[in-house]
Amino acid sequence: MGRIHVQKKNPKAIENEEKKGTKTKMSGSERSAYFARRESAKILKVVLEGDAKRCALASIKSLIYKPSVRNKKATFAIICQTLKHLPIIKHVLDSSSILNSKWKRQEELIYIIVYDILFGQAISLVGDAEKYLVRHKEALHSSLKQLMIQRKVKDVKQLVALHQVPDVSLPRYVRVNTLKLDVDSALLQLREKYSVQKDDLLSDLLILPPGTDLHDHPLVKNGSIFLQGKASSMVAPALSPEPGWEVLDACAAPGNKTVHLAALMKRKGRIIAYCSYNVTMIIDHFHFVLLPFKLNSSSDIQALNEDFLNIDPKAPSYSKIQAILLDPSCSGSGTAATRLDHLLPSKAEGQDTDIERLNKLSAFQRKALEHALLFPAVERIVYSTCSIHQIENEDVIQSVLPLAESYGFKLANPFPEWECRGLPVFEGSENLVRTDPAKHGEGFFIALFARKDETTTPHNSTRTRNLQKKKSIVPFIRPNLFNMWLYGQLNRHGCMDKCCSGRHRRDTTTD
Ligand SMILES: C[S@@+](CC[C@H](N)C(=O)[O-])C[C@H]1O[C@@H](n2cnc3c(N)ncnc32)[C@H](O)[C@@H]1O
Repeated sequence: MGRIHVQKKNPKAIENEEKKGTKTKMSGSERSAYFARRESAKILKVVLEGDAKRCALASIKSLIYKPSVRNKKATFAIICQTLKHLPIIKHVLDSSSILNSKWKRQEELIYIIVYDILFGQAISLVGDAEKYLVRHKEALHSSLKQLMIQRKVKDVKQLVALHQVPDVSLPRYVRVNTLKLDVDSALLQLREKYSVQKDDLLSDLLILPPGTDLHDHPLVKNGSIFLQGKASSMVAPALSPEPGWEVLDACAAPGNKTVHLAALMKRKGRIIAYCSYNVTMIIDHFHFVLLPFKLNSSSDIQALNEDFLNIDPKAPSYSKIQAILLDPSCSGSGTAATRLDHLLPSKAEGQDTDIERLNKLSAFQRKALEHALLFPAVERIVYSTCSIHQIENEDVIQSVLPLAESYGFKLANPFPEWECRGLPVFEGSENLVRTDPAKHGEGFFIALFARKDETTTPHNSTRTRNLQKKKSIVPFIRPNLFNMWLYGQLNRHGCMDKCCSGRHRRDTTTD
């Protein structure tokens, strides 16, 4: 490759050309491309600002699937592609020095357009920003070529591969809300348009091809099916409360698992659901999800805006609680990929392990689990997280186990046929269930404590019984992560040892 010249135009001339350009009339496709880019830029701004502060207000997916976003499909594609190429785009923009302060104020829109010019189809590029960047096309391409020389790659494909993020093209799972619709009817209706299979572990779960967009499907809109992953759909069945039981959902908001519990209990019994989060949006959603089920005479779901840790387990109103689902706040590291967090700059740089936060979460999780053990009549407790970190999972269980055993609880095995088990950090950890983000879409952790003679699993599918004898249980998380953990390269915070290197210590209370 020869020398590359970056041609720069006189800024005044550029400004004049730009003013002339804005007056042109747009065609239909140009208009929709123009608005899609601006709609995407607004979302990208929220995403990048949240990521920079390590304090996202909402996930990328939830921002895209807001009702106010008109062209969800296009917005989704634009944002994903721009984020995937963002390190390259930023580099090219920096080295070409074409942005003045005016354009820097619209940097998200600029990133989107530069993506289109360098890697996309570069069509329908109307609008001031588009025209400005098209005029600097050569400079942008020159900077890209320079970067390829520096990085010693032959083509753009190789350059992009250097910044590659994992592909998360996993199946789309839907959970049938059996309170509204039976599974076979849901299957029939969905099969009119999609290829659908039943899941072989969970009887109310259906599997559709990756990327199936059901957000606007009537069954989703009327609450007959939920877009819920397999791992999160395993939590309520792990508890398997029986119809007629009294059940406590300790950290229930936004209420997805509460509704699942009600379905498994066939509307018979009582569920008390706690939500402590003082954010109106979450509480509204919580009540919205539960509303259709609250006033049923045969079942009773009470949704209370109260801190689970403040309730007295010995109070007479809790004397008959037989099962507790404890799904406390966690780092969410296991669902980062489904939320598309892996595309964020902070994740690409590998800076996402905030040890102080993990320590605090772990301390809260342990406290909540100890509190759950105090309910006098409780027979089963499920503890679950959507975290991949040992400190929020096996470590919490291990530290609480002696207390649990002193109350007559044992660790039970909710899904014996499931291959991904807890990390082998203590005896009995093979009863713990993990799901692998790469394989199952989400990294969940489930532990079931059972009192009395609950040695058999409450959730016992036909497949479970057949496989129970055959399968050896392997402690398993994603093979590369598991091997790193095994050979000491990964510590209990889930990061490389050199990243922690003694700087971050767990709370002494959990050691
Ligand atoms: C992982 S989310 C639960 C998700 C929920 N189980 C579902 O499936 O929809 C954890 C929830 O626990 C709530 N939470 C945190 N601390 C709590 C406490 N002390 N008491 C009750 N809820 C709490 C948080 O506000 C958050 O909504």
